[in-house]
Amino acid sequence: MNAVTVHNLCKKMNQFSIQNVSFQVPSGSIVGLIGENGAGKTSTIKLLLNILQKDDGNIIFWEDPNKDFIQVKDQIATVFDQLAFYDKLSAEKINHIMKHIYTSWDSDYYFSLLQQFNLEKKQLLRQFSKGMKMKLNIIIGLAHHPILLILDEPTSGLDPAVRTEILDLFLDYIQNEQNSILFSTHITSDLEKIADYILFMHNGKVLLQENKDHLMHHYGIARCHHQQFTQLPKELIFAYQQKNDIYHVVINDTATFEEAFPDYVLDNLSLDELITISIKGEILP
Ligand SMILES: Nc1ncnc2c1ncn2[C@@H]1O[C@H](COP(=O)(O)OP(=O)(O)OP(=O)(O)O)[C@@H](O)[C@H]1O
Repeated sequence: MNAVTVHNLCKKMNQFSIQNVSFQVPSGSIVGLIGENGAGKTSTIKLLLNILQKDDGNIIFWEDPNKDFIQVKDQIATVFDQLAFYDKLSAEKINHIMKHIYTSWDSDYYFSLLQQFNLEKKQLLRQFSKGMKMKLNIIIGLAHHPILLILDEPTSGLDPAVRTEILDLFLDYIQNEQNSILFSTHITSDLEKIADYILFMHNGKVLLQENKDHLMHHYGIARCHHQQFTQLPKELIFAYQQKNDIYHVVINDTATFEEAFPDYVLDNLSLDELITISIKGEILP
């Protein structure tokens, strides 16, 4: 079952466009959305959430094409990087507001999460640090028991300890194998830790959606000189970048590569290098 199925999503926005974007968020999984600044990650999220109107394509939730966003929105929590509450409120006051908004709002769960994350319910939001605000943002998202969590850069600007707490919360959340998460981030190490799938966007298009373990085990980076590079079959190359005399080549089938080219230097893939080589270099069709 897919929590979200996106097929050929298109949106023209002045100079920029989302072009035939297709991907899935399988139930029980974490999908990490990566790509450079301006790749179209936030725009894609806004299209999913009906904040932006699509020009074309399909967005299907829980494989039911008859359900539009209005019918599923209570089952979805969205978290952007800003808290949408007046800063003279406390977490306790937010509970009063939210229980009138969501019939499924669970005050007990909300207060237990506040306690788990050491957030003081009577403290005013303006006295919260950035990390505390983001934790609260995510807790507010979770307290009505959504089955899909969509987050735009939830861990940006947070210290490693807070990030780890949030990533652990995400892992707990998907334990029931029905809940799902789609989140965009520039912190690829977070995705290397917890993502099940990587969705890589560039210039408004999806370059790659792949199981993370498959990427980590079957993709790699070969380093070679021009003459060696010319011997590589195109079907083994995802992208390459030439820097000085060295070609840095993203290989998409390391087992076949190592068998055919045992003398070449082959490093493990890092998501940062995948992004850099693809964006600064050439992507093969
Ligand atoms: N409302 C809008 N109208 C027109 N263009 C927009 C609008 N919102 C964003 N854009 C443009 O769309 C492009 C993609 O922006 P978007 O915010 O989706 O990228 P992103 O991948 O989330 O980037 P970042 O990592 O910097 O947050 C940018 O060129 C941006 O200027």
